Amino acid sequence: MTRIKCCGMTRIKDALLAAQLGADAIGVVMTSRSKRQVALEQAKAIVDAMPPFVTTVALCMDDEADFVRAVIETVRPAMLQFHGMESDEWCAQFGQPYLKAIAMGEGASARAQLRAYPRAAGLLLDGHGLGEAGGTGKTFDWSLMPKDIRQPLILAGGLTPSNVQTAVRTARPWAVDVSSGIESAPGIKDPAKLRDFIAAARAAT
Ligand SMILES: O=C(O)c1ccccc1NCC(=O)[C@H](O)[C@H](O)COP(=O)(O)O
Repeated sequence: MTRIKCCGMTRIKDALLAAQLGADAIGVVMTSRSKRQVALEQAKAIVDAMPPFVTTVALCMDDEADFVRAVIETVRPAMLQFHGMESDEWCAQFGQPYLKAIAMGEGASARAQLRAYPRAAGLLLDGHGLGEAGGTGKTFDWSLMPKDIRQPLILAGGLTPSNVQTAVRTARPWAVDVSSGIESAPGIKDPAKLRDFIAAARAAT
């Protein structure tokens, strides 16, 4: 069964719908590099609204350590996710479980990066290029999904209700992550797309 993370939540009602439809995890984007950035108190409200067994993830990207500490203290997410050029040691300093995004897009040195985060709880392989923000809607060649990495791999980048089943069949990920593919505008989730995405990802074999 493919697990599902719905990212870029800015509204409680969208995150609650994702949870009701069966999402395993939701993400809130904390970094100012994002058009989906939520303030600390709004992120806390979204995280606090989640029922048990839905994993809450807070995303940062090359942010100051003090900012990440403020996210941990105020938002209290179950996990962190780092999207920038942070090292394994830097990500691990907070003593929290974390996911590391790996840029699989053009120009990205993905093979080396995949082995550079031994302390990450999972690796999120995304379609954007090295140094670029996430949430771009860009896919990558799913046949490049590695088979020899010990950590759970999360497939991200340009997934939609229409392509998620092919993506799962090709890449065989631990989980899928979606943001723009379930939106009507940045940070505004579309209920029909959300429903269709979760149903399609659940049915993928
Ligand atoms: O979503 C953002 O705006 C964002 C900005 C900066 C760093 C990370 C960001 N999002 C990360 C995610 O986890 C997205 O869900 C992932 O990149 C997939 O996005 P999409 O291609 O839109 O499905």
